[in-house]
Amino acid sequence: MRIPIAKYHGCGNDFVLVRASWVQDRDPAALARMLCERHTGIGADGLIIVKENPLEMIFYNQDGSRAPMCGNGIRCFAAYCRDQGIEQRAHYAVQTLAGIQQVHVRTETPFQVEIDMGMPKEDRSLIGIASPIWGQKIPLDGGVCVQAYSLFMGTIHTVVFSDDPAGDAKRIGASLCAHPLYAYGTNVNFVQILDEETMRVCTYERGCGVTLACGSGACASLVCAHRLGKMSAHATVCLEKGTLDITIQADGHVCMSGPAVRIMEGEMII
Ligand SMILES: N[C@@H](CCC[C@H](N)C(=O)O)C(=O)O
Repeated sequence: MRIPIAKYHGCGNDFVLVRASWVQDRDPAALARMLCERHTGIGADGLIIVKENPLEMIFYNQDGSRAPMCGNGIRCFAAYCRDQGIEQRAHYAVQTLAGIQQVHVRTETPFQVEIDMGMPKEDRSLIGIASPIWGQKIPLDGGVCVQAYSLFMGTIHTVVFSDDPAGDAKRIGASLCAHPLYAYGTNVNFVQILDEETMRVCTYERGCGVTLACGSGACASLVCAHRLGKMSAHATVCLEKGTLDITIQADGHVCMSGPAVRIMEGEMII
């Protein structure tokens, strides 16, 4: 059996994309684990299933868990839809588990797209926490204690300010991601503020581990830093393989603009 697939990345966050018609009655979680495996599969942080009429992005992490939204993923979804002739308009809507997202293609070559990521949310039921976590000190293994801020920005995010985001993501990302305070786990963003319009973010992702970039995490990081008066409402977020331009609009919507790059197209032999 051969399945047509494509691989894209957004600032180093990489995805395998497949049309929903090829998934049919296969278990999508098992397919995600198989395709995303870096030695015996294609290798990716997540699997994106592209559904048409209406357009829908169905997202699975590398470990087969489902996530409601993926900021870098939806830019890759938009690039795939353009490359495959599925959608050529500059503005359109995409259904996700986190609701309808608005896509605005800015430039075709290089492919740059803006996503209206909607409003950040504080509902405890969405974040999977019993009481608000906003500046709370959370003790972790090894006597480490972090000050954490949690919110829902398309998916569950926690922000920790750090002088060594890459090192902290490796050292303590996993234990905070799986901390019992979070019923569904949390993505953890380690944020270093460089100036009031520039920040560096390294993310330990739920269902995947440390990734080179996390789009919704970059948005959550700016929301948090802005609310705390540390950053302005607009920032360049520096990630391992690129930058994202993020703006918190006057109506509270968070808009993320950035690249999506096609790496390959081919067939996966199953
Ligand atoms: N990399 C993504 C987020 C992917 C989902 C996340 N791991 C989760 O389980 O919530 C992004 O760019 O937003």
